[in-house]
Amino acid sequence: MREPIIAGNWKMFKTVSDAEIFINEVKGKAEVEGVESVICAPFTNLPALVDAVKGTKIKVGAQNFHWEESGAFTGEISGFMLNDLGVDYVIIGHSERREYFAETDQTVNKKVHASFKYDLTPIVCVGEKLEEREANQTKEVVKLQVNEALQGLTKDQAAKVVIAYEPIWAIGTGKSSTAEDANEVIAYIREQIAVSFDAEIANQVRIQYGGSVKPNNVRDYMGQSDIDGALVGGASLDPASYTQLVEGAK
Ligand SMILES: O=C(CO)COP(=O)(O)O
Repeated sequence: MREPIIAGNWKMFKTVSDAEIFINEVKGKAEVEGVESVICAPFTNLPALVDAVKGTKIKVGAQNFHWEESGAFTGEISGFMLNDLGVDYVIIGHSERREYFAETDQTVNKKVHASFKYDLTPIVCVGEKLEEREANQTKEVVKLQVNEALQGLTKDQAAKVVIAYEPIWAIGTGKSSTAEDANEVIAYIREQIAVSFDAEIANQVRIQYGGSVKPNNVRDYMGQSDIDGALVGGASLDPASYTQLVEGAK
C-alpha cells in the first residue's frame, strides 16, 4: 500500500511570520490519518517551520539544495545543513529550476544521490513542455528524465523516491491535465521503474501529479490507479485550501 502524499510547494512566497500563522491555522486540520502532508518552503522559513510542526503530522521540505556537503559555493545551501535543521524532504529538479537556474538531468541525479546521503526524501520533478506534448513526445521525455534522475540508485533507495509528474503547461496556468491523461503518464513512469529496477520497487514508488491541482479536482486525481498524491503550488498557500487538499487525498 502506498501512502498518499500531498506536498505544498510554496515557491518564493511567505515570510517567517506568514509561515508560522499558516501552521497555526492548519494544525489538527491538515493532519489526516493515512495521508502524508509536507510543506516545502523557502530556506528562510525552514527553521521556524521545523519548530512550528513539532508534535504534528506535518513534515517540512526544502525546494532545492547543493549536492556537496560544504565548500566555496556562494549562495548555496547543502543537504547536510538541511538535515541538521530537521528538514525531511527536498524537491529536486522542479521545471522552474530547470528553466531559470540551469538545472539538468545530471545535476538532478547528483542531488538525488546526495539526498540519500543526508537522509532527505527526494521529490523528483519531471514533465514535458507544451511543444513536446503536442509533438507526442511526452512519454519519451519523462522516461529520459526519470531514468537519468534515478541512475545509480540501489533498489532500496529507488523505492523511497517520490516522483512528481508535472506537465509544464499545466503549472500555474489553471489548465490541469485530465486525471486519466495524468494517470496514463504516471503508469508509464511506473513501468519504466520496473524496467530499471523491478516490479516490486515500481509498486512501492510514490508518484504525484502536479499542475493546477485545487481542492475541487484533487479527488479526481486521487481516484486514479497510479496517482499517489499531488505537488501543489498556488492552492497550497492558503490554509483552508491546503487543508482541503490533504482531506481530499484520503
Ligand atoms: O509547480 C507546481 C508545484 O510544484 C504546480 O504549481 P500550481 O499548483 O500553482 O500549478
